Amino acid sequence: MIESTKIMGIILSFVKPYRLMATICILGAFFGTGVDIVQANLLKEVVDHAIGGDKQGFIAAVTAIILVIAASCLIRYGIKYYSGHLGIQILRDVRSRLAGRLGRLPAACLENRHSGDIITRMNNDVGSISGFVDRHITNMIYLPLVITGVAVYLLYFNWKLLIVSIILLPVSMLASHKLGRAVGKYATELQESFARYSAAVQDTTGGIALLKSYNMEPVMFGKFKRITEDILAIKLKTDWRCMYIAPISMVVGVVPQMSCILYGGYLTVHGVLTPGELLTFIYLLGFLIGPLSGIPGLIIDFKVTIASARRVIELLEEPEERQDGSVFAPPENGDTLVEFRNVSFSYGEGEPALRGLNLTMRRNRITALAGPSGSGKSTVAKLLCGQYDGYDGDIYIYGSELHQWSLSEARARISIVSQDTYLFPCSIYENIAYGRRDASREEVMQAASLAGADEFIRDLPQGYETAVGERGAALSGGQRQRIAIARAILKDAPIVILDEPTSALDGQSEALVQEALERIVVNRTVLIIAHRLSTIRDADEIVVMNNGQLVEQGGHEELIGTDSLYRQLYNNQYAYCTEGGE
Ligand SMILES: Nc1ncnc2c1ncn2[C@@H]1O[C@H](COP(=O)(O)OP(=O)(O)OP(=O)(O)O)[C@@H](O)[C@H]1O
Repeated sequence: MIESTKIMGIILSFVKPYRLMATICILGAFFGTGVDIVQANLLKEVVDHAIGGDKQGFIAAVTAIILVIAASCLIRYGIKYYSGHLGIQILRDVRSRLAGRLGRLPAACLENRHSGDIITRMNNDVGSISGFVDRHITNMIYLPLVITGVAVYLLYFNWKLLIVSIILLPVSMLASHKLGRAVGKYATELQESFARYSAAVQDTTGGIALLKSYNMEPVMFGKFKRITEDILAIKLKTDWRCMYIAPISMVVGVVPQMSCILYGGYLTVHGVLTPGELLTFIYLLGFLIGPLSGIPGLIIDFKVTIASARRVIELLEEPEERQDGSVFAPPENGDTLVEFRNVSFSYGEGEPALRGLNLTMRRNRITALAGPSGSGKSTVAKLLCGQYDGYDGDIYIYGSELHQWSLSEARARISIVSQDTYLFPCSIYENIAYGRRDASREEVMQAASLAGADEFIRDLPQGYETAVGERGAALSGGQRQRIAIARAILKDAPIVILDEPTSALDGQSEALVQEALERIVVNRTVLIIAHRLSTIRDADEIVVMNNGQLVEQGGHEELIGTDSLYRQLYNNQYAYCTEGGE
């Protein structure tokens, strides 16, 4: 777990770029404290001149006090103005650092977290820090200075009266600290429950059709109920502790005033203090007690914020994807563009997904990967795209090992069209244009045309400006795939990975998408991940994988003519199709 001091250090590192603003706030707080003390002393003058019947002295003291109050207002306004700005700038920086970091996290890191958790961290947790900064950034600078300044002055003024006045403070502070610790723990649990809640909302909205078809609504409702019950229980535990804040604040606020009046009155009667001095003392004690009585609440708020900041910082501290590396040109001689040499890889503690895999992709040829489910086909594509780093062996692109490549440059040379196409919730035009940011409108339309998508797009009421909805929900599966193919055509990368984009489509859509795919593979080096073997009969080379290893290799006719795993898989699928599977 990240230490609270480290968290504070990180929060302060966000303040560093705004040193000037922070210095103005601190200086303002410093002068503000001085002005408050001067004001209290003038009050003493006013009272003592009034009691002594010194009219001129009285008027001078009142005039001075009005000027000092004006100066105090001005200083407070300045502190609030600059600290408010400081808070907003810090928030903006935390948010943009998080957003930037999200884009640079390895896919593996995001795959292992529910998106609901990330959304909660970016919304609720950043919001919680923002609330704290809004409410307390001025106080964090101003209050410690006021408390110290006034306490030192009162000690000098009459140390006995000060000690009698604040004798109970340490007890209530200790109680607040203990309460704050418990509340901080519950704050983490609460944010985690909110993350589970967001995840459940996402699962429900994303999988609503599936939930309905399996009559799973009651199960989902039960899950929501459990999470909301958890939230309620944690809230109750937190509130139960927060209830003690009011009496503690009262002890901190009222008892010192009473003690001061009683003991101060005694000292005044015995001539140790003048009435003006007692009034000044009581007035200044207010500056000490006011902030102190807010401290129990501040401690609780601080603990809650630290819990949120810890979750935000956890995300900020996730190791980024590497940004180094070079770009390499395709080899002039030889026709091997991609090569896996003795590559082994495990996702985690479990069994390896690849075991010493050797694979060669030749220039402008189609290589197909076949094999039983779970044999490691998609893992090959993920490693080639640099989604995972910790593999053994070597992956060469254009003759240079992937670790030497700049990841973004390597990815720029690879287009991928997969079964579960992701479309962004924007227009069709924008979705295709993601393929190449500098593409002209004509190029976007030409890509759509080559992908066999232009016709259906023009038939839509808003044509290319049609919004596709979340994950392309407003389009059919075949339409989504053709937009994804248009995007890949526009990217015009020399290496193309097709993670069998037709496997989830019906016959008619499949024919249209297949036609589009035939255009994308021309003059490109292609890797097809085959789930249905009928689609790879024409591949130049078929690599059969089993249990993460290459077990067979050759053309379709060659493999089908021997007693191979390929023939077994092919026959199984063929039997399934002819016996009524399709
Ligand atoms: N993100 C992941 N985390 C942990 N294990 C994974 C992950 N992705 C895949 N695996 C495991 O790695 C192995 C290979 O999976 P992979 O997806 O590469 O197989 P595949 O041949 O493409 O399967 P299919 O044909 O069913 O898509 C499987 O045992 C799978 O459970």
